[in-house]
Amino acid sequence: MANQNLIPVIVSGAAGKMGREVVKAVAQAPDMSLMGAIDTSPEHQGKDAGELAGLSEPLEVPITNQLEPMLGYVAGERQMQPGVMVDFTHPDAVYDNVRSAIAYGIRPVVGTTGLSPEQIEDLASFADKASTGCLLIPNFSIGMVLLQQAAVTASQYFDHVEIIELHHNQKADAPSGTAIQTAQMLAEMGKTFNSAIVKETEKLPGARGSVADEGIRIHSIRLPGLIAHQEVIFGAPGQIYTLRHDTSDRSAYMPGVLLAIRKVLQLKSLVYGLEKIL
Ligand SMILES: NC(=O)C1=CN([C@@H]2O[C@H](COP(=O)(O)OP(=O)(O)OC[C@H]3O[C@@H](n4cnc5c(N)ncnc54)[C@H](OP(=O)(O)O)[C@@H]3O)[C@@H](O)[C@H]2O)C=CC1
Ligand SMILES: O=C(O)C1=N[C@H](C(=O)O)C[C@H](O)C1
Repeated sequence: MANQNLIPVIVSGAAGKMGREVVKAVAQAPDMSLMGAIDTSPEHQGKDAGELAGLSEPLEVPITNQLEPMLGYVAGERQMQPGVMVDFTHPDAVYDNVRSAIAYGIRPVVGTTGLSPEQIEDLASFADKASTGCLLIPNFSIGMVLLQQAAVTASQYFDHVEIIELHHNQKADAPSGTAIQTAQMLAEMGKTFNSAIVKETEKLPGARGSVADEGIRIHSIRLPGLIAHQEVIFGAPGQIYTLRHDTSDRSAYMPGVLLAIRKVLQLKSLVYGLEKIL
């Protein structure tokens, strides 16, 4: 029987690396109920989401690729709190998934990166019109929020900065959503970084990385053996200041994901970044 104190949660991308962690975290959260586990991968259809996530007992929630019927089912569940969809899928899929969720009044909590600025703007206006909360969080780890805060502070004193992000080689998008967000935060300080003092020639295209807002350079490394890592390196005559964050296990993201599921219910529009809900 439905429990009106529980938050009904749909996990989209439930068979993926992040989706499995989220299934486990939601199943163990006392105030949440896993209602649906969506994934398009053919080999996982019909499998129990809990068993796939490594839980000892089945959750009796099968993996299915039927997002819209699931959104409709949860939207119609009047005995519970409003529903939340957590999305960890693919840059090509996330925009449509979020539009669909908002159309059903289901609040999206989005970890998937790779949305374009235009897509984010469009989703913000769609959420606004529907008065529906939506959270876009490029990085759910508290350590990254602290790194970004330290980087913003340092950027007041340093005029030269480059970002290196390092990820596993199954990652679809580059640069990472976190690196883009970090560069945006530094760019908002209102100055131009990295004024060139010589004319540079790239003998191999891309050797100097990509140039984000206000001259900030981002370099992307992809290797098996990595999970998710980022360095922000500031330079000035005679000194280097390096900030680094390393993720060694995807469980690092789960406190942030659970917080976002709870917080999104209090919102009426789209909010971007974990730091805004801490
Ligand atoms: N915000 C954050 O803190 C973090 C964000 N991420 C981001 O999350 C996303 C997922 O990462 P990760 O778990 O490593 O990726 P995975 O490839 O391991 O998992 C994604 C899963 O989603 C499935 N999928 C693809 N399209 C759809 C769709 N339309 N509907 C439902 N399921 C779909 C995939 O199936 P198939 O394999 O068959 O395509 C796969 O099973 C990435 O964008 C990544 O950058 C990752 C870590 C932390
Ligand atoms: O793909 C990943 O793994 C990650 N993606 C996010 C990003 O693009 O910033 C967050 C974290 O870096 C892990």
